[in-house]
This record gives sequence, C-alpha cells and structure tokens, in this order.
Amino acid sequence: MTAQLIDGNALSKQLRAEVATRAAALTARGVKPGLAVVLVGENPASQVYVRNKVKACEDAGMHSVLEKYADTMTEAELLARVDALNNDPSIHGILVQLPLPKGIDAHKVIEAIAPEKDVDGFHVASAGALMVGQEGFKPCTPYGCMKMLEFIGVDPKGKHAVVIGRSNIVGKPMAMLLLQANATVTVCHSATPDLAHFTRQADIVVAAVGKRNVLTADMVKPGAVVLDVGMNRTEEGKLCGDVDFDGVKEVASWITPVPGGVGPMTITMLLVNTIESAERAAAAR
Ligand SMILES: Nc1nc2c(c(=O)[nH]1)N[C@@H](CN(C=O)c1ccc(C(=O)N[C@@H](CCC(=O)O)C(=O)O)cc1)CN2
Repeated sequence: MTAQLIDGNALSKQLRAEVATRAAALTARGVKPGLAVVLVGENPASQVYVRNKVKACEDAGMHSVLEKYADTMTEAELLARVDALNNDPSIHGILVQLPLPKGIDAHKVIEAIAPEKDVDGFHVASAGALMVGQEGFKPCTPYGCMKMLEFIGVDPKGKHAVVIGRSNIVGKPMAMLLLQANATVTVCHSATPDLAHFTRQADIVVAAVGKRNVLTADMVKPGAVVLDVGMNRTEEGKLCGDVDFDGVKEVASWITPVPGGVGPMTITMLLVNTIESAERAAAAR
C-alpha cells in the first residue's frame, strides 16, 4: 500500500479563501479583523513563522501588526505590551511567538493575554474550556490536524488514536480534541516503554515529539492515518518531521508530508480563530 498524501497547502488554500470571504463581510460592516503578532528575540525559525502569519493575514484581507523586540526586552515590558494590545479595539487576536528568550516566563505572558483575544488557544481559560467541552479557542496545530481528518473523511469516532507527545500546545489538546470526537485515545511520551506496542494498535497516529524517526514503518498498523507534527532538520539541513516518511508511507493509508502538511494548517487555523474572535467582537457591539 502507498499512502495518499494529506496536502496541508491545498486544504489551507480552501480554508483561507473562506476566511477571506468572512473578513470582507465583516470589513463591510465596519469591523476590520486584526491580529497582533509579538516576537521577542532572534530565533530564525520564529522569524519565518511570524512573517508567514502576517502575510497570511494580509492575503486574507485582515489587518495585522508585527511587533518585534530584541531579546533584551524584560518580562515586565512584554507584559505591558500585551496589556496595551488587550485594550486596543482594532486587535481581535494576540499571539506571542514561542519559544520566548530565557528570563521571560511564557506561562505568565500567556496568562496576561485576554482570553477573548487568545487566538493561539494557549491561555488556561482556553485549555479549561477545551477540557470541559465549552466554547473557546482551540490551539491551532491540533485544530488543524482535526480539520485534516475531516478533509479526508476520517471520523475519529470509535477509532483508536495514539498521540505521541504531551506538550501543552500540541499533545495534550490533540488528545482532548480526539476524545471529544469520540476516539479512544492513548497518549504516549518519553517515559512510555515500548512505544511500538501502542502505535501498532492505532487507527490514527499523531507524532508530536520534535525528534526524527520516532515513528517507523514497523510501528504502524497497515491502513493507519499518520499525522506528522514534527519540525526537524536533517544533518544536511533539510526540513523533516518526526515520522520516517519514506518507510511509513508504504504502510499507512494517509500521511501528512513535512513540509506542506500540518505546518501550513497551523497558520490557517490561526486565521480561522482570529476571524471568529472578530465576529464575536462585532456581535457584542
Ligand atoms: N505562539 C505560537 N508559537 C508557536 C506555535 C504556535 O502555534 N503559536 N507553533 C510552533 C511554530 N509554528 C507556529 O508558530 C509553525 C511551525 C511551522 C509552520 C509551517 O508552516 N511550516 C512549514 C515549513 C516552514 C519552513 O520552511 O521552515 C511546513 O511545514 O510546510 C508554521 C507555523 C511553535 N511556536
């Protein structure tokens, strides 16, 4: 079997066009959706991501502000900027790009973002809402993975999903979203003995560890759907995921490539959350 590719760029194009239509409708009503992107420090990957986020926003007809600060910025200064953005009515979504430089407590900064503008879905209020099934912003990467499953017509209900990784921004919310969609969910992590024992039982595997070749062909049940959230580099500097793509694609039914899979969907779901936030703000006027 050779797996079919889940094309994150193609799905993103479709979803971003829908966002653009909603943005135009809102703008016509006098509310231009606005996103503020805050970057502290010089992390080269983060520089690319924030640039892509701002461009995606502009392409969708939304207003965006990119605030870039040197890594000498203090936590107090960053908290003051977040506070100003919380109080700026032209801004409907705020994101602080992670990771933050040493010396700045990311939890503290995320908690300072007003939950109604937390379009990254990282605030404890958003995480709590997800946990209990209430309305709130879903973190963009796992939200994008769920959209990809929907796109290929795979309903998680009754399926066994294995999530590899337990980060607050991907692994944990991914598990909650799959659970909400009625999958039976197993979360594996660095202290899981015999990872393959679990992944071989999975109908859906989400790899979100940040380490190459965590999932190889012998660890995958024939016909499984494999979503690769990893973003790593080979020794030659080539971008790759957590999954041994060439091997696993011969066993899986569907697989996401890296690049061009989950990555673009992260940015797309940010736009979806931002337009949602702007629509809520407009409805509350
Ligand atoms: N505040 C946030 N920080 C971080 C998040 C996040 O959702 N919010 N997620 C990651 C990084 N990330 C978004 O910020 C992100 C990662 C990768 C991509 C992407 O499009 N990748 C491309 C390849 C890009 C390249 O060439 O380097 C792909 O996979 O095709 C988008 C967003 C950590 N921080």
